[in-house]
Amino acid sequence: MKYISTRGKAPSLSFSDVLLAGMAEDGGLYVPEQLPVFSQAEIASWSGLPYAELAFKVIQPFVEGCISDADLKQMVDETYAVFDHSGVAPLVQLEQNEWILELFHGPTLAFKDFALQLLGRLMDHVLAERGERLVIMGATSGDTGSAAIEGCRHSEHLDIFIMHPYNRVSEVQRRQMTSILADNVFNIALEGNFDDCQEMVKDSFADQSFLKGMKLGAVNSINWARIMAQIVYYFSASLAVGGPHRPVSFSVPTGNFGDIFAGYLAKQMGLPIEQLVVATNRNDILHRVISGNDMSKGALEHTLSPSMDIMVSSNFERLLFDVYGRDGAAVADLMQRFKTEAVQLEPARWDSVRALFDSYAVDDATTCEVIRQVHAETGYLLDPHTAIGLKAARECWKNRSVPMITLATAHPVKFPEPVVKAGLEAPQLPARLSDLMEREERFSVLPKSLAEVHAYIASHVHRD
Ligand SMILES: Cc1ncc(COP(=O)(O)O)c(C=O)c1O
Ligand SMILES: N[C@@H](CCOP(=O)(O)O)C(=O)O
Repeated sequence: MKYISTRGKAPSLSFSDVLLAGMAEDGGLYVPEQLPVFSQAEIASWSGLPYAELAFKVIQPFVEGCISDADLKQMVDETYAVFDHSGVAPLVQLEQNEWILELFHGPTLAFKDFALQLLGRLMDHVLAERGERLVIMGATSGDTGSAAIEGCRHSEHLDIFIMHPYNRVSEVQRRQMTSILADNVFNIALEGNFDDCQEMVKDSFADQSFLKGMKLGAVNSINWARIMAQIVYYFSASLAVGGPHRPVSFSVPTGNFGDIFAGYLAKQMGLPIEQLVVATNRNDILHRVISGNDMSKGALEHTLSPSMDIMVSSNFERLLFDVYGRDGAAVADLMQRFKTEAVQLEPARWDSVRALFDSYAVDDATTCEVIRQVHAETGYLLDPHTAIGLKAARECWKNRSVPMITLATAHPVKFPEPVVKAGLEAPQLPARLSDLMEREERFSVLPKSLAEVHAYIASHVHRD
């Protein structure tokens, strides 16, 4: 399979090259030239497969020609064997036709593990084959960072530099990252917000001279492999509630638009999905663009769902590429203008977007109220991001005979503040993290300066 850039000017690449390249050299994001489409009969035949086997079926067409079936099988088996739940991505029923898809049973307790524990293995495999090293730069609002560090910390082929916004992630999230003291792991607390971190990563791809000949790679969802691995759980959830014979709907707490974009792709690949609901916190640009064609940034606010404190949602560009008929020049123009001004989509393109997605924005007080109410009614404890997803699901759900599945993107233990604000007791850390609060931490606080971040990386990176 070949991959092309959303801005139309970079060369098309193989899966392995896209995996290591991270971003396209024209500033765009890679997408498959053509998506694999599965028949209903084929999807139905996967019913009852263990998660790792299903992952193999869904991922194999994307990596064909680059990763052998035997290697892929081994990597997916190893990836999902470290999850704490035998079902890997279990469903919990709250009400009739209302489900929670628990995506937090991986090593770092957030949905990011589904892709990042595989991504680390895939990168290591390709780098070992090629005898190359890679320098990873990542931006995190708290969850990508720890999952990426966990996925890469044992690699002999890469150094990983993760930037988080200083004092804007939860203490559990920060400690999950900064207490990993491996030689190839570097944590930077940036004096800025998540968008600043993400912009620095993207700008670094445009000019890699600070690395003096070494190559830069990505662990954020700008890397296609992230999205690819996240498609799988849409299939597993659908099959678990009677799909593909029965359509299902999904509500997805959204920030960088990666997770919901994976759901959109699952639909394009043949999975019957009735509704895709985009759920945001007060940083609601995605809700504003879907509901009112208002793609304007506004100030980024710190909320009780910090992982979604994102205004520049990287993967929306991948969607725009499709709704603009895969016209790279039009997308490049739109994204260029969006850097400095509020933009509107052409009316017909906006119609396509709102035909594909419903959306809803939730504030902090409502988030806490949903956590409190659901716990009182069912005994189930939601994390704040999931609470936003559930609230949006309930507001946007059009046909109650179609199951609505809300993605539970993180374990509530990562975010005690909203749980306590909801009048509940903060949950206990699970056994594998029970000593987290006593562990030694290591991180560097840096100003919001690309030159200083580059100088830090250049002076810490391991060269051959
Ligand atoms: C817990 C949690 N929920 C939801 C999201 C949003 O996911 P996405 O960025 O893929 O939209 C993130 C991170 O972005 C997250 O960490
Ligand atoms: N919420 C994320 C932000 C980065 O998103 P990504 O999916 O592009 O890696 C985080 O927790 O870091």
